[in-house]
Amino acid sequence: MIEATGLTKHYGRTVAVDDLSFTVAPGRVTGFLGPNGAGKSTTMRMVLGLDRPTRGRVTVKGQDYRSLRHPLRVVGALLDAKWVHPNRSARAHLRWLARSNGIPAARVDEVLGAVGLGEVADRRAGTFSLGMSQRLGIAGALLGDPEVLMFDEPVNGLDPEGILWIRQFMHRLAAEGRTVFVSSHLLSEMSQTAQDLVVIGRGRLIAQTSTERFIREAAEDTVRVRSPQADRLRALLDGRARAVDDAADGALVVHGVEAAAIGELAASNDITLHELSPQLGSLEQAFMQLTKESVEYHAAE
Ligand SMILES: Nc1ncnc2c1ncn2[C@@H]1O[C@H](COP(=O)(O)OP(=O)(O)OP(=O)(O)O)[C@@H](O)[C@H]1O
Repeated sequence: MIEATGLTKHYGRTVAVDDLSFTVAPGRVTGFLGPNGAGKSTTMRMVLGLDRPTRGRVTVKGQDYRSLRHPLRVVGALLDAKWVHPNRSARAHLRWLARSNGIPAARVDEVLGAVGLGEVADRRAGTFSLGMSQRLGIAGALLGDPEVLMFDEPVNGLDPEGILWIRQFMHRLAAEGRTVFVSSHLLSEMSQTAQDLVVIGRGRLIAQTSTERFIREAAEDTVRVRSPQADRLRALLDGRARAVDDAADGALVVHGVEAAAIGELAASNDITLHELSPQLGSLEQAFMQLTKESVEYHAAE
């Protein structure tokens, strides 16, 4: 469990995090979303005691990070996959981390196996691809078998296979009862990875809810229609639909009329339909809708 209460961070006159309160529950993957500069990394650094809050506090399992005797055993984090010394092997790097936290060396091979790096354990970390570096970072986070895990943009720059691996790995960690808190810009990826969301903009909380509810409440459902008589259909829909947009492939995207009603309207006017498909709102739409103000504010600065 991670708990932030009134968490605030000022850098000079910049308010990076502003009176932020949220909780991250165990047994679930919680996504941490926000536009660029929203304060996600700053918040994560405060959870790890790398930055001091100007006001408020954040605790991990009820304790300040700085008061933990063996922090790696309570919370594991991947903030920057490239901070490993390039001349050290993966195994040497993890042994060094383990030693500094009183973790038995035998655990190193366990975590290397868990992330699929067993066979390259003795290769210099500097030769690793980004995907391998991310896996090594995750191995480091797992060393102390912590209950709480935090990942800052773990899938940035990864290929689809790497992204899928990370998604499945996070689900597994949550299924083991751990608290998994993960920030990302990749919204469609996040909608498949996270069960819960903490959404921030300009350092403030915008929403804390389940991913499913966030999309349902903030994004609008639409209907895609393709017809060889699209112009006639559009004329009939004008006045009934809230809006009718054009998709790039020539389909109409209808807002505010159910698919069944569009089908009946077409049938009673002898209009042929080649496609009639309800589109569920996406996390992208919901996110854009809810963070619009904070992005506009930034653009105007
Ligand atoms: N060490 C620092 N000194 C001064 N300002 C900082 C510092 N770290 C962050 N900021 C500012 O605080 C705000 C929040 O930054 P932060 O990196 O936490 O956002 P973010 O949501 O992680 O952004 P991104 O998604 O772009 O990584 C930004 O305006 C940033 O410029």
